[in-house]
Amino acid sequence: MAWNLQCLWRNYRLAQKMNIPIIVIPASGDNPVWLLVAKPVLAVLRFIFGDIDFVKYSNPGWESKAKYRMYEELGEAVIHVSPGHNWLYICNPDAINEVFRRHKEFDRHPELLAILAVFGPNISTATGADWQRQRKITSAPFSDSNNALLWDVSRQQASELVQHWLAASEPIRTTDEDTRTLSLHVLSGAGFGKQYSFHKKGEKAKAGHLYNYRDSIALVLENCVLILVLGPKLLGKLAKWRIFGPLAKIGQATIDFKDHMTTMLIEENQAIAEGRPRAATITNSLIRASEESRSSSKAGEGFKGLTEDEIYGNIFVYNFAGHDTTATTFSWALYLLAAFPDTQTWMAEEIMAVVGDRDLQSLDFKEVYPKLVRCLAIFYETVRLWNPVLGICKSTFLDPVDLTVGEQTFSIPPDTRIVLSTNGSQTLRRYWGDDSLEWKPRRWVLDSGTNSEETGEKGESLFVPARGSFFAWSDGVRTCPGKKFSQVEFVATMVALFRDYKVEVVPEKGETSFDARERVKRTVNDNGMVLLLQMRDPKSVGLKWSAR
Ligand code: HEM
Repeated sequence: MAWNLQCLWRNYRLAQKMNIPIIVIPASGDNPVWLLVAKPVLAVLRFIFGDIDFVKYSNPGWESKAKYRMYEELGEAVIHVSPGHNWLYICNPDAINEVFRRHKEFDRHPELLAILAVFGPNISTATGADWQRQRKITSAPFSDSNNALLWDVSRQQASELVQHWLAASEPIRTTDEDTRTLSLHVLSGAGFGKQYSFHKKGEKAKAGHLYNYRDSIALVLENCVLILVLGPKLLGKLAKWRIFGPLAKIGQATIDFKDHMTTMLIEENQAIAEGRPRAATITNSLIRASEESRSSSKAGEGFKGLTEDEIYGNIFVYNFAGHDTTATTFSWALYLLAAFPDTQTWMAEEIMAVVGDRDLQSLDFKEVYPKLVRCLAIFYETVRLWNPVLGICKSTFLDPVDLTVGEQTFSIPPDTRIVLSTNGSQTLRRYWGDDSLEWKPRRWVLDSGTNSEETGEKGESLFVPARGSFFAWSDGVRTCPGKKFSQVEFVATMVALFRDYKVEVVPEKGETSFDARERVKRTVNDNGMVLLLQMRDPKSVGLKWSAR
């Protein structure tokens, strides 16, 4: 206790020197013990003191509720002082650009995501030259040439999903789970060369395994927090003991997942040795690119490929980073579209104009994708207001670093965590207007006022916001390598769902349709932090799909 107070005082003194608004909080946001006990402790503190800053800004996930408010009230740079670290929150687009630009001075601190190294070091846990090497190799598969396959897999998965929903006799309360299945299958199919139908009829588990690739990665991702905390080694040991019930199953899934990765590695290495061409999946590309960089690097040049552990680590982290982010954003978007039927119709009009009655299977990705501006606007507007990643974390390291925010320049002490606030910047009223907190996808669409003479399609394009006022996929060198992947997946899904079908909210007993839609708006705004931001109670909303 005395030690904590001493650290708090030391951090407070450091923050004071920066001469910017200070908020004292009881624990650092990256303290795992705090994450476990925050809820009950804050309930007691709130009961005693009310919703004072000390309580309000300690609540994990507070950013998504506060949006621009803390910054408009106090200023566009605010420091949160805790006994662990000091956290400098920035919500000034120019300063944010500066931080992205000076990426050597402001990098992600390896401590922040070290926990993600469960299956091996990877792009998320690396910094400096190590990160550069991994980034170069792992982002290669995200080229445009793979997007046609991605488009097709997404369309196929979404078509199966909507048939599943149409067949339901009860209101659908599993939208969040179903979008997770969709996102998992798209990632497995387009990214890892493993195709599954929505109804999970995949290959049987191989001898000696309990789970096939799909089921093992699904269990690993669903139980990520546990695996990250306990580690796959300990869980793997529990797998032998049935008395550990679900823990034993999760342990077995981690063993099976690692085995599947090893099999992929062996198969790909064999194909390379025999000169056989293979599909450009993420895994295959990782292994090939790694092999090529390794063999082409000259003596004394340093290692250019990926180690075996880094291959495992990256297969896991690309699954991790690409799964929940996409799945949760998709479910927010679907609930919102159900609550805003006019926006749904607006998007469906575009899909009809671009796709018409054509068979969805025969669509040419390159021809249709760039024209589906409204579909993409729905995605942008959803991640503007609901981003599963709460902010972009950077850090200073051994030296103090100067930064200018607005009119003020200050020196940031060493080892200070810096959060570039997506929630704040993406709702700042001077950039986004007085309706910045409202979900209005139309704000993203610019109308040239002309319709194409040839096709009659509308001449619409996507609004490009001021740099630093929108960075839902981050920006600068560490920008999300899966940005286009998620966008293509989203647009293909919208086409397959909304060309022929529509979704509505099912009112509960005694509720009007209007009340039901208002309830959905409250549900999408009631979010909490697990590893990422997600809705607390999506199952309270029933949806119904029918023909358009
Ligand atoms: C709605 C969809 C998505 C959103 C909003 C999103 C957002 C982000 C953000 C904000 C970051 C930076 C995190 C940070 O610096 O702390 C990031 C990084 C990353 N994302 Fe995404 N992402 C999405 C989908 C995907 C997909 C589909 C993949 C892969 C298939 C992916 C792979 C990654 C990876 C590997 C990183 C780490 C990059 C690095 O450190 O260099 N993401 N993403």
